Amino acid sequence: MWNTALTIAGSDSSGGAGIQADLKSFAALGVFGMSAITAITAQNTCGVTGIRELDTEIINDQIDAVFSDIRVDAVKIGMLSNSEIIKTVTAALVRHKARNIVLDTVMVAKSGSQLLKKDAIAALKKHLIPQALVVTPNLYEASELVGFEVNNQADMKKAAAVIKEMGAQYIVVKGGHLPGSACDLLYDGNKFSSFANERIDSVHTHGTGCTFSSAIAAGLAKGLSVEAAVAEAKRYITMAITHGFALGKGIGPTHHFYELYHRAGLY
Ligand SMILES: Nc1ncnc2c1ncn2[C@@H]1O[C@H](COP(=O)(O)OP(=O)(O)OP(=O)(O)O)[C@@H](O)[C@H]1O
Ligand SMILES: Cc1ncc(COP(=O)(O)O)c(N)n1
Repeated sequence: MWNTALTIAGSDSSGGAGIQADLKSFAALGVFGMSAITAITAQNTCGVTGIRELDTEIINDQIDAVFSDIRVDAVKIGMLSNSEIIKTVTAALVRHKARNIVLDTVMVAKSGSQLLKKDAIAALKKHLIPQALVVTPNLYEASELVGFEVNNQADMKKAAAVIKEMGAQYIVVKGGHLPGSACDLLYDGNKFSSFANERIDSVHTHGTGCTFSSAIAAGLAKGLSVEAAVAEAKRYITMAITHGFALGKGIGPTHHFYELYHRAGLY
């Protein structure tokens, strides 16, 4: 019996981030992956050269097609691009009583391109964050959501508390962009837990946020608690960055090293 996860996100033609990274992570972690594409990006390791948002009707139809036929154990949400897409996705997930929603608040690609319109942040806060079991902002995204700078552990705690007030059940503020160890903070409304690993000195980090959040969704799909799913995702992203590689001329992708994970006993 397969556990399943649905990713609702943008397509990355170079395969390092977005839908492609999500499906690779699901497969590596032993979960059957499905997708609803929100936007198509022309993208490679050097940057994004084009974006086409899909119309909300076909986005809605993809989600309906999956839920009307298949049990969905977890949902990962990535690039949403605009507020109409946010509202459509939220309505569909509410209608289908979706469980285990992991919201990666994708705003700007590592290469600098805007993947969510600035005026859509309000819709994210109002509509989708209240539906999320887990929200996974990086430092920049946390700042944009809460309206103050998030630059250290104390700010991360304050931001997590504010995002909790927006209605999410768990918040993981990712410290991947802080100096020192790569330390993420999980907040459940009562206590903070930290998940830290030594910083890996690599430029090949295209798709780290996508990989991490889809690994959390995979863990939830398999029935893990949020704490256990975040711990497994942290091990997964650390290995995926350790084995990230120089594909193309720019920022190479994380590596979904199935065999290695298998031998390490992760699934
Ligand atoms: N150099 C690194 N070494 C070890 N772990 C890292 C490194 N960079 C990021 N991470 C970890 O990777 C995960 C994703 O964090 P990151 O802050 O890169 O997300 P992100 O900025 O949303 O990613 P993206 O830019 O792909 O959307 C977190 O668990 C973070 O701690
Ligand atoms: C379709 C899509 N979704 C998400 C990201 C973020 O990933 P990164 O910040 O590593 O570029 C991306 N580049 N493209």
